[in-house]
Amino acid sequence: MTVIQDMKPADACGAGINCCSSVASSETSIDESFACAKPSCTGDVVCKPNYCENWEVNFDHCKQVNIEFENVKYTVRKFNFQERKFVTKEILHGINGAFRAGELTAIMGPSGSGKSTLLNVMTGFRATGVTGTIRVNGEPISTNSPSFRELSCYIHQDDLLRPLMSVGETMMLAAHLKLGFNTSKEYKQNLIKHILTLLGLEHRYNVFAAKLSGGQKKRLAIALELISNPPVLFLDEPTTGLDSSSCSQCVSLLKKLASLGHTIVCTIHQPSALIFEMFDKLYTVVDGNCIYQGPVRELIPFLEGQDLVCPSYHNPADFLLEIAVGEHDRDLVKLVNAANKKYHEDTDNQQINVQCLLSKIKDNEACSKIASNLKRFPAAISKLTAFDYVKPAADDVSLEEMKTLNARAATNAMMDDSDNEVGSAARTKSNDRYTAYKAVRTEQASFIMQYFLLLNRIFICARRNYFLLLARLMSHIVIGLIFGYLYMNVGDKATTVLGNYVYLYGSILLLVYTGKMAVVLTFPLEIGMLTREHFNRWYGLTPYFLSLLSFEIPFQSICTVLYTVISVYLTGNNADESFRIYYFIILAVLASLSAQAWGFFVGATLPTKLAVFVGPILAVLFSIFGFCTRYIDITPIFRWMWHISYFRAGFHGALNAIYGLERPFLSCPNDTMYCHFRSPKVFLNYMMISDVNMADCVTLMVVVMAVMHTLTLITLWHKLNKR
Ligand SMILES: Nc1ncnc2c1ncn2[C@@H]1O[C@H](COP(=O)(O)OP(=O)(O)OP(=O)(O)O)[C@@H](O)[C@H]1O
Repeated sequence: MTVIQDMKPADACGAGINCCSSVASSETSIDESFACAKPSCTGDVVCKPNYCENWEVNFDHCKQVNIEFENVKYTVRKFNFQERKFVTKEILHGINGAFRAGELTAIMGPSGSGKSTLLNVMTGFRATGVTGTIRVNGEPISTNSPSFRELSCYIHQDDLLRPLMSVGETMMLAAHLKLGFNTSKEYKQNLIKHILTLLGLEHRYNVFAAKLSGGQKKRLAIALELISNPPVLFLDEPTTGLDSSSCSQCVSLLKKLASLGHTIVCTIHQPSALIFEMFDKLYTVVDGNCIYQGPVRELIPFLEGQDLVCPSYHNPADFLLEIAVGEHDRDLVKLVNAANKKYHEDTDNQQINVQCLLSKIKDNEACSKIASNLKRFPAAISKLTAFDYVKPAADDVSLEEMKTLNARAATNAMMDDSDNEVGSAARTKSNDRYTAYKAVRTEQASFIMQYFLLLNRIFICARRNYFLLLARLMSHIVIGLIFGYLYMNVGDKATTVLGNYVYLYGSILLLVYTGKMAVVLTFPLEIGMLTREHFNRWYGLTPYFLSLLSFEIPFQSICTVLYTVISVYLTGNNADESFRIYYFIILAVLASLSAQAWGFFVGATLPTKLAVFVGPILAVLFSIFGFCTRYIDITPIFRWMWHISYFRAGFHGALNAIYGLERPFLSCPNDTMYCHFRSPKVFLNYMMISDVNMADCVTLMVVVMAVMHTLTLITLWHKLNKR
């Protein structure tokens, strides 16, 4: 018999003698389990990569996490424009409850009752305005804390996936990010295969996410999070938008995961009777209060106890929702009180159980007597029956560990059959194995690897969605040709200086627009995905942002260079000294990149609808400084804008590059008596820009870029961490 020692590796699982189906998994014999604890493997980093061929067993290890919450309230504070003051609104009104390991819990309730809010609060997605106590395995914890974030993941309703990445690629990227590079690729491939098989997605390995069905997308979203094997999974409406067969597939998958020991909590809308019965527990929210929590099978007796009799052949879920919306003349306060009473009774019962275990009573009959009084709680009785098997290791078991003992783990202990010696050896080996596994799965990719992985993802997506990039490139080429032909050969003549002036202004304006608008529009779309992935600890914000810049900056620079080279050649600005062209290109690139930095900031700060017109307005605003506007003509209160205008710096720098820097006389037609701008200096004096300092222009644009990118990073950080 495998005694408690065999369960002990579960304290490697983190919650004392509780363990998932790990060692004593019903799918794997104990011998098979130990077969992967190779003698050479001591759990150190070196042995991790090829650590275990029988790695599925490792995957099935998970920390057993029971979450309890008490008197949880959530209040939002909003400015009311009608009342012209801040008003507070309490959405959750001091609810209690528990989500347990190995159980699939559904949060149900009518629309607007507070289901998503409860999920947001429990995941830590909302933390401001939350009061009450949340305990994990008996320990009070802040859901916002890194230790809680490590334990759980939150799968949102809208599965945001990269449409042009295949299932396999998406999974491998997540595996690289979450498991780091100390884990071998082979290990990751096996793990991915295992998870995809578990989720019924193995046959979609090479299919792009865009081509998956709604149900498959949801399953992929779950699969991605399973790579780090989080003990707790929160899912917001995983069945919404699915047909009945996909819906049932999705819930049975969640049930399967729960059976592996995960704590699974999801919100759900009006499930069919069949799906409703698949859940272990139910948590019903109405107007921010709980009107029922407990096993699904106890719902009908509970309601009957409240004089609410479910008609025969009626779906209990529908009946419950009818009660919730007030169709059955229910007394909400009475229901809330009854639900609270039931919750406390259940909790008291569990405490009696734990007390019984803690007392380490030699005489098992004493416990059995208590158990016999707890007829309503068969799970509790099974714990007590397992007492014998717990006893041998009781000295090693801490109070907290004992508290988290649950029926499932105890039953597992009973199922094993080995004597203490074998159990002890098993424990040692399994501990090694779990330690190694834990080390593998908790080690994330380093900062630099996160950066390269994310950059690679951008390249893959860009390559497959080349049309957008091609359009950006082509538009620069085509407009370069159009501008070039419009202002053909204006660059080297004194009589066409004003034409060239307009060409230079138009060029900077174009490059500022293209630089800014390309990111103003696309960046807000990225933020949703960034929020999800960052919240689930895939990567840090800085490597993400750097990878984005590493793609966007060179690409925009290439576009700018293409435009300038074509148009400069056609306008004849390349006639004399070539160094002027290089200066012009550098200034044009910097102006475009400064605008791009502004675009990132506007896109990160404002919602898309607002960003699309604020972006151009800002571009126009800054573009007028320096164009036919002399510094002395600017109203003093706006002069600061002249100083900070990157557009002005780019434009003046470009003019200076073309007409300044001691440019020789321009050519004049022979028959012209008077040639006003023969000397380029005359023109620069006329425009009052003869004192332009190239270094100042370059510095201003570089500073604008640095400041705006820093502000974007701060804004994003604030958005990601404002909860
Ligand atoms: N940030 C907020 N500010 C103001 N009210 C809010 C906020 N968040 C939620 N609410 C309100 O709280 C109530 C509960 O919202 P919640 O989204 O949790 O409901 P739900 O049960 O998930 O609804 P549904 O099933 O329709 O998604 C709603 O009345 C909603 O308007």
